Amino acid sequence: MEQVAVLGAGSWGTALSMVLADNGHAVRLWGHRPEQIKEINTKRTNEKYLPGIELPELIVGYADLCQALENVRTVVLAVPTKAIREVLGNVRQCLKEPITIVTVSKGIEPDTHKRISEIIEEEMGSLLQDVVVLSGPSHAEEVSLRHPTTVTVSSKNMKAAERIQDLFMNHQYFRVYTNPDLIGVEIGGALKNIIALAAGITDGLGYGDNAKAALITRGLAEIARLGSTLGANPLTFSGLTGIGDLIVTCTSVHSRNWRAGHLLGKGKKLDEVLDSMGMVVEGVRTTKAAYQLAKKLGVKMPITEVLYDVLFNEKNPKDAVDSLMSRVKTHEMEDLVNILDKSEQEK
Ligand SMILES: NC(=O)C1=CN([C@@H]2O[C@H](COP(=O)(O)OP(=O)(O)OC[C@H]3O[C@@H](n4cnc5c(N)ncnc54)[C@H](OP(=O)(O)O)[C@@H]3O)[C@@H](O)[C@H]2O)C=CC1
Ligand SMILES: O=C(CO)COP(=O)(O)O
Repeated sequence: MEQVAVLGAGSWGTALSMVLADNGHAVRLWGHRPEQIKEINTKRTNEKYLPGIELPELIVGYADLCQALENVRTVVLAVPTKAIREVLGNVRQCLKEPITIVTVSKGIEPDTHKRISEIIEEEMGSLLQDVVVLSGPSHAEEVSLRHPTTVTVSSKNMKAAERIQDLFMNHQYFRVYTNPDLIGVEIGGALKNIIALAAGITDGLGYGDNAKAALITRGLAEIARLGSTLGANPLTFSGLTGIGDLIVTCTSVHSRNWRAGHLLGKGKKLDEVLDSMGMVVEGVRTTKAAYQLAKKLGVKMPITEVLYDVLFNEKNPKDAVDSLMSRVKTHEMEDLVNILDKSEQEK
């Protein structure tokens, strides 16, 4: 059994700590709010993030980052993407030996367009042993109830990914797969939040299941288009970290991205929506990053583009849907057709 540090005492960090504790590992759950850490250690609850859930004894809360990291070789990083560089800057100050970081956050950084594993490599330098990504359709609320859940781990070093697969695998309720396509796994997990915001918007506007099915399938097409341009294996998007995570995030009331979109569809302004959530809505930041990246690479991402206008240019959500519907007609498999046309011409 291993001593593992989990950084970030929000919904996902706490739920994953429970999985590790159920597997017999001693978990040091670090959070930056001392009163919350006190609650974890004295009441065995984290009421703001997982109301009504009792935390196993093997989870111990830490308010001191260096203490939490002492003699630990595996660190789960579970803070919102915008906090990652700051937290890693502090982690570096505590370490003497390199560590393996398991990243569970979903996003791409605006302006640099870096994936989370790339940010971690950049920030940690020689203090990084390996970085492993854990992603998939997994709401913290359901994991904390020990409901059956499947996720995927990926890494440049698949031996490290397999070690993390073993660490988290729980044969009762948490099944962990491996996939060597690091880019595809990270891009699918990040970009599905954009589509979940859009699905919330169409639900908020009062549209039905047809609109949602359209968003999920056409959303998957544009995620795969950007992902494969970045070097991902297109097949990854038909797996847990692609269509799997799209389904769970676009159709569940647990999703903060769906909920934020729903409020936008009902006519609320972005600022008031984000203020009312009390938890991270990663899709907003990722929409900006994906929009910039698609423009830079010349990749067509119509849903991302109209969502960008809703979020950052005050486009009316109903007009956004109308503009998607009124685009020029095209072939459903246009990317495939273009590839086939090109190879015909080359013969
Ligand atoms: N929730 C879920 O079901 C899943 C979430 N994820 C991903 O996991 C990541 C974390 O999400 P989640 O746990 O849900 O988010 P939450 O909003 O539930 O929690 C975020 C936690 O991070 C803390 N935090 C924020 N900024 C800092 C900082 N600068 N330093 C230290 N701690 C900080 C927050 O503290 P405070 O309380 O002070 O705000 C809070 O404890 C996201 O990228 C998300 O996409 C992935 C899969 C499932
Ligand atoms: O990533 C998630 C489920 O797989 C959680 O989604 P939200 O951040 O939208 O709640």
